[in-house]
Amino acid sequence: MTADADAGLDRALAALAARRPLLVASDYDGVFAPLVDDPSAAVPAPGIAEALARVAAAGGDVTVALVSGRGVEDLQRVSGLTGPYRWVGSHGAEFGGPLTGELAGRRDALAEVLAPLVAAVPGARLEVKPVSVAVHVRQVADPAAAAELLAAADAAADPSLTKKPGKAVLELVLVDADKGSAVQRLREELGAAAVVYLGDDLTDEDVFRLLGPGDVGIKVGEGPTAAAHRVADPDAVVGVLGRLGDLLA
Ligand SMILES: O=P(O)(O)OC[C@H]1O[C@H](O[C@H]2O[C@H](CO)[C@@H](O)[C@H](O)[C@H]2O)[C@H](O)[C@@H](O)[C@@H]1O
Repeated sequence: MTADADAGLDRALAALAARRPLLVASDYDGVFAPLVDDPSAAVPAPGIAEALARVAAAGGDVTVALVSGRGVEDLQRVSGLTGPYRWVGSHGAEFGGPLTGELAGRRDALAEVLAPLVAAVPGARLEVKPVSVAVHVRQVADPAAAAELLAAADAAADPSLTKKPGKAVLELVLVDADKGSAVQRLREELGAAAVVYLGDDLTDEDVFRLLGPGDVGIKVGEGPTAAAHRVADPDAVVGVLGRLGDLLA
């Protein structure tokens, strides 16, 4: 972290770094990778891969986990990150390995309903994921058209679906999973004495709300949050991971 970084965050990280087992978990898009128009082009900011590897190298009782709304396969391919990490995808629905294909039929039927709505709005994009379909409006130039499309997608969704609004996206998920439950599950599985979590979006608030004293929640970017700390962007995240790596070394 730079000299002008949040002194409270530095103190919190120093206290957390002494505790074991330790879980270091993070969201991907907007945290490790700057947000870009094309989801398949969201690569980590320079320095993320090295800083993350150094944190993971601290030892067996320090676990690094990526907790993403993306499917795990997509996350691994797009990020290019490799290492002894736990991979949690699809907002927690993919926890211990790939999902079976049994929900694929329902997902594809949902994508078929949404496809014509998306095709009618220039710049809109449909993303079909393991157990969800996402309607992206980041490249829709007209804000009113973007809002109308998201409302139409919302209205077209079966009430049994879980709706996850995010940054310029509405995701319709076939299973009831959230990142908060996934991080709790990891915490219990590892017997973690403390958790640090970094996130930038609404879905990350499910994690921040469940953190306790001694844990460290770090919101990346602007917007309301339950996290106790905040940094500006993925470049600042490199600094946070670097500082944690120093403290753990
Ligand atoms: O939980 P995350 O790892 O943050 O994933 C959340 C969603 O990220 C992706 O969409 C977001 O990032 C895109 C690339 O920067 C951006 O174009 C889009 O506007 C953002 O919403 C991803 O495409 C989704 O599947 C994830 O759920």
